[in-house]
Amino acid sequence: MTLRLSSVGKEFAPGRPVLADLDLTIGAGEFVCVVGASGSGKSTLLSLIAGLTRPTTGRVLLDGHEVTGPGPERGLVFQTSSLYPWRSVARNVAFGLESLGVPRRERDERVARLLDEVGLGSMASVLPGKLSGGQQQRVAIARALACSPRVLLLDEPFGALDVQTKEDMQIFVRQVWRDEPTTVIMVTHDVEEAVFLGGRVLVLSCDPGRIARDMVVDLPSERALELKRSPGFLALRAEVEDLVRAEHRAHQARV
Ligand SMILES: Nc1ncnc2c1ncn2[C@@H]1O[C@H](COP(=O)(O)OP(=O)(O)OP(=O)(O)O)[C@@H](O)[C@H]1O
Repeated sequence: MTLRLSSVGKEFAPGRPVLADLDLTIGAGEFVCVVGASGSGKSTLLSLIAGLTRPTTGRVLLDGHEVTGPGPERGLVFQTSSLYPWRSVARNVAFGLESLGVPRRERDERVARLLDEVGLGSMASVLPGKLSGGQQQRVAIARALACSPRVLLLDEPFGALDVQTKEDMQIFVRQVWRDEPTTVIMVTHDVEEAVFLGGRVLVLSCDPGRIARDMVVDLPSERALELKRSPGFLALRAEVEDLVRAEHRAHQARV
């Protein structure tokens, strides 16, 4: 899977570009985090890749095919749980497979395997309202993984969680990425999270959003929480924070 954005720009109102001149290639199996100040267009970028909105200029290509709408090869998880409250945990995870007409037995097996993978095998028949925020996000990730997406798109998936749960989820999502054959693209405003999870971090500038920096995270691929205290991690985190701050200040100075 190769995702390519070629000269992509996005305007919601004429003459007011939110994103401009985005040229970007993401290869199979990458874990890419996108950071930037509030309003820099991070979620818009993810929506373009998801096919929820179309670029004003340029093209988004997945393996050479233009993205013109959502598709099962791209799984999406938002910040707040978008689970169907009336469906059990298992039936939430099964939703995409049902839509694709996957036979019952195969569907049930896949759902059971995914629920085990996210540590919620015993919660299959429970309604989402009975779960904690972290558990709900695990179900949302399992649901997004159900159709074996080639790209998993995460939009601030842990933004609403407390610090402890968030760290558990960070470890969890790295495991998912290691175990599933999927590329991950994750938007976050949390620089520490981006450096901890990503193999690559994109920093967006503001107004319009462009790629200000495309950085390789040169840290061991085994990411344990202690890494967050290592000098290499702290230096990289500071560098990204400085960049985000500089882009934000430059934007403030222009308005
Ligand atoms: N559907 C829309 N219609 C009009 N304007 C929009 C729409 N979606 C986003 N925008 C505008 O585009 C800009 C970028 O928004 P976006 O949500 O992509 O930024 P972001 O970097 O994800 O912000 P945050 O970190 O605050 O979530 C904002 O000015 C926002 O108001």
